Amino acid sequence: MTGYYTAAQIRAAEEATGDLLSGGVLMVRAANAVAGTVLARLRRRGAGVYGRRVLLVVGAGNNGGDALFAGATLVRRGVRVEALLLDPDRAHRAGLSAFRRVGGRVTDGVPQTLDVAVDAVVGLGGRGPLRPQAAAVFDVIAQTGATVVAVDLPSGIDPDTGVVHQPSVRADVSVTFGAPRLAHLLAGPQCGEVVVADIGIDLPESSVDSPSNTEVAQWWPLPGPHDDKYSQGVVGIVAGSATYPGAAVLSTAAAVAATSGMTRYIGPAAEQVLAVCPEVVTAAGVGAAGRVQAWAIGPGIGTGDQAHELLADVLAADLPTLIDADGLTVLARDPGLLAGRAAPTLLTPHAGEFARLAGADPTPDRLTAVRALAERMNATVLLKGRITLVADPDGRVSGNDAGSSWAATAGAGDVLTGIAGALLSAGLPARAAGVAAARVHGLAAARASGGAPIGASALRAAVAPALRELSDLRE
Ligand SMILES: NC(=O)C1=CN([C@@H]2O[C@H](COP(=O)(O)OP(=O)(O)OC[C@H]3O[C@@H](n4cnc5c(N)ncnc54)[C@H](OP(=O)(O)O)[C@@H]3O)[C@@H](O)[C@H]2O)[C@@H](O)CC1
Ligand SMILES: Nc1ncnc2c1ncn2[C@@H]1O[C@H](COP(=O)(O)OP(=O)(O)O)[C@@H](O)[C@H]1O
Ligand SMILES: [K+]
Repeated sequence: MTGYYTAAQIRAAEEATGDLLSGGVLMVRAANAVAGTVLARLRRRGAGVYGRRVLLVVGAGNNGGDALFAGATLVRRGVRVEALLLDPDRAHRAGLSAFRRVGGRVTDGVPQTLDVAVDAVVGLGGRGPLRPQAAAVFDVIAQTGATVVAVDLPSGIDPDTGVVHQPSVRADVSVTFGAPRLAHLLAGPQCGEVVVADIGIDLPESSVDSPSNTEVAQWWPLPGPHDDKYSQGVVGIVAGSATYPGAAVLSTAAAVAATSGMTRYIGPAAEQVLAVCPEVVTAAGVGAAGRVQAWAIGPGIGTGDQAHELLADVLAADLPTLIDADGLTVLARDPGLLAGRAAPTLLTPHAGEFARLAGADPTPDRLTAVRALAERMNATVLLKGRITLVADPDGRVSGNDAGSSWAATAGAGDVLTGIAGALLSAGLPARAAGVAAARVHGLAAARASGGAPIGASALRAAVAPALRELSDLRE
């Protein structure tokens, strides 16, 4: 499990070491990590590091100090390093003298040919967008095709909310210290590869995390010698309508693919569902479904009285329940439907459905928004998007970066519903079910795509190959 931290938590941990940050041992370790990453990226761009060109873009604080000490190390390795000081009078003193002492040069402009640019404008102290002077420098850097290495995190991104201000730096790699910051999850695509350097600080357990693929693989229910169809979970899917039979097919077929448990289907699209998945057991209504261990309701069911009745019936069963799509629209009109529930509830809104439930858009601060809604609804809330956030009512959050955006296609949410519903029926807690489903969904999208646009059917078909890849990681 990777934990993500606020700037205040990181600063507290750093203070607890008793190190004098400015030029102290922590900064030396941080600078060594930055130098190591720059050298690795130089090698990746071609043979050797001697004579290659690196520009440090240095701001007013310790973030700039890290870069200047790193620059000194790089100069000693034969790299041609220049430092562009955005605020020369406030540049980190000890760092600047170390850099100058070994022959590092200060410059006013961006060299025409450049291998690596180091973004050391701001780190944990950053607030708001990149200021105009720095923005102009990075515009020129973009034209050189240089690899951008961010110190700590790309400047112009809020460390705690991950809000990507405009303008801001987009990095190929971010080198951070001790542990990742919240921004590395919340603004993952802007940070590029995240390298976490051990600098010897201790952090408490974080309330925001993301599981590794190996952890997701360990959680995933796979049949053992004593399992049968019931022991692995029976999920009841309530989805689809005469207008939207596809939602029923996609969510049910995804549930079938996700686990070896049993999938039941309730709704008017039984014929279409059975044509694709003959193993699905259909029933006339929620009450007639027989044994079910979790419900997943909502995709394509409509938002009228009949949908309301279906949702009320499902929730009254007080089994683990996932509510998606139209089910969420119905719930937004009548939140009292959740009253008195003891079983876990997992709500899976996209931004629009979220706004209906919460009364406001989840952006820009998605983490705060998803936590607040989970607390208010007393339910686990999975906010969809490239970065999926799954919040429990107690404020703990698990996140997943899909790694690509190929899943941004109609019907992809129905597939997620099926996968997460199957996991709930197998007994996974709501937050784990949500984040594990999002992980496999993202892996399946990348696999199905291979670089070309995909539809939700292709995504669903790639669930099995994605799971095969994951199950190879089980110990
Ligand atoms: N803690 C740790 O464990 C370790 C921390 N270390 C390092 O220290 C870094 C934190 O350093 P820090 O506290 O000096 O703040 P930092 O980010 O350099 O900002 C400084 C100044 O920038 C300014 N500024 C603000 N916003 C701006 C903007 N948008 N655009 C332009 N300028 C802006 C603002 O000054 P202002 O101009 O507003 O007066 C602010 O005071 C951390 O990220 C890591 O790299 C490692 O060395 C070792 C381990
Ligand atoms: N930009 C994106 N990158 C990666 N995944 C995305 C992106 N946008 C949406 N997704 C994922 O695709 C699915 C879309 O769900 P949803 O919006 O409910 O679509 P639909 O209602 O058409 O099925 C969700 O799992 C969501 O997390
Ligand atoms: K930075």
